[in-house]
Amino acid sequence: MATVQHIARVEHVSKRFVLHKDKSLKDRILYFRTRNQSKTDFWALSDVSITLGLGETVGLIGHNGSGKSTLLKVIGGIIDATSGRVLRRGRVAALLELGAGFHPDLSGRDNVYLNASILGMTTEETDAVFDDIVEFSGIGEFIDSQVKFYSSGMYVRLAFAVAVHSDPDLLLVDEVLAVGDEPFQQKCMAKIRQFQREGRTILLVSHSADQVADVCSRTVVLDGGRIVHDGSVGEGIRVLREGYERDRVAAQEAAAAKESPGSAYVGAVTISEVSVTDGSGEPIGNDQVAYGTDLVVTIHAEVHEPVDWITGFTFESVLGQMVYRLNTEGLGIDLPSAPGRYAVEFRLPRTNFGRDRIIVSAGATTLDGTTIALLNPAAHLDFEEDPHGAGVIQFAAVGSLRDEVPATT
Ligand SMILES: Nc1ncnc2c1ncn2[C@@H]1O[C@H](COP(=O)(O)OP(=O)(O)OP(=O)(O)O)[C@@H](O)[C@H]1O
Repeated sequence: MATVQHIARVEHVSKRFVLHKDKSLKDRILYFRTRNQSKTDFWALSDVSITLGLGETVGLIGHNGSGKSTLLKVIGGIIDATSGRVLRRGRVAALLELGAGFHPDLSGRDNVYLNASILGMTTEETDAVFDDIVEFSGIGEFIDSQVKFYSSGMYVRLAFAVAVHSDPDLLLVDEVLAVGDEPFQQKCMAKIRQFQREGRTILLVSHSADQVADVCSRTVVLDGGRIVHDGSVGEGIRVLREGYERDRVAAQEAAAAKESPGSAYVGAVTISEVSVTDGSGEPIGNDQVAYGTDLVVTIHAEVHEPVDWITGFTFESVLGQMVYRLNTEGLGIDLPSAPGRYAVEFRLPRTNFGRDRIIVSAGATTLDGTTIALLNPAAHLDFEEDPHGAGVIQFAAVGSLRDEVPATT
């Protein structure tokens, strides 16, 4: 007999939802005999194929609405695919959205038995692990309260506890873990690691790149219901971040294009380039920036028609978190309003960013803050890894050890 190499196989799965949209008031009045809703098809998954090998931990990542939960539900057999098929082997435990599978009017105790039976456990099997479930969940005496009085964290604790005690061959975990508090999350991660050692298969949806990098051996990236990456974790996170960056730029451009008092000046200034050099004028290019390097950010701009303007730059992480922002107004520099080409220089002595990529963008605004020019992304900088610590900044940290003098009584 051939050895079983996979625990689940998803073959060309597509999932369609039918969206019912309310018609406008005008349509309702004009066509009052017809129904108030129009229907449109929405494909949450399109031609998705993946194989989950035995013992793999796969991170399923993607933007909000990219289809992750839908794929988990299809694999877990909770919903059917519109086309394609899913082949499963062994026992599957799915930890999906909050409270799924729990009956609000039943006590925690009754829900454990109900949930466990849905996961394929007999009453005897549940009896045998019931105390472990309660202990793992930390629910304590609340086990006999109706779950409708539970906090969202308590729901997740109990659901996770049941799922991991149901002896699953495949564990499907949706974002729910993020709901629990930190000690519980650590407990869950320890359990996931134990499952890995036991050779079980895990499919984990997470919005935390760190969590995925930490536990997964492979990532699948979904974008608009399609797989855009299936392979290494590092590459998957890069693909995901590129997508975030694309969306962020589009959102910024849309916001900049909105009407405002200064919008008549849009285009009065253009930013052609942002150069970044070290303190001695050497371009940084693709080199890694060492701790303590002086940076000079120069915005090259052209004023086409008279305008009072401000220019500046922003450093952002690849996930769009603003790390640092500086502009001429903050430094008390008045820019000439006359047409001409200008190079505006910002000197940043002894920079100390932690390891990671920083995206540099630059903009110009009128004095009332209306964006009239934007260059995004303008450049990127890669900072050398902190050899001692970790984080978005680094320090020239040192440590020492001394003997504690025992207190004398
Ligand atoms: N029952 C449903 N009926 C209609 N549309 C649905 C249904 N379930 C999901 N969708 C839509 O399908 C798309 C994918 O949803 P899904 O929940 O799978 O995304 P997700 O990647 O898990 O998102 P998130 O990161 O926000 O949890 C979304 O646009 C969602 O609105």
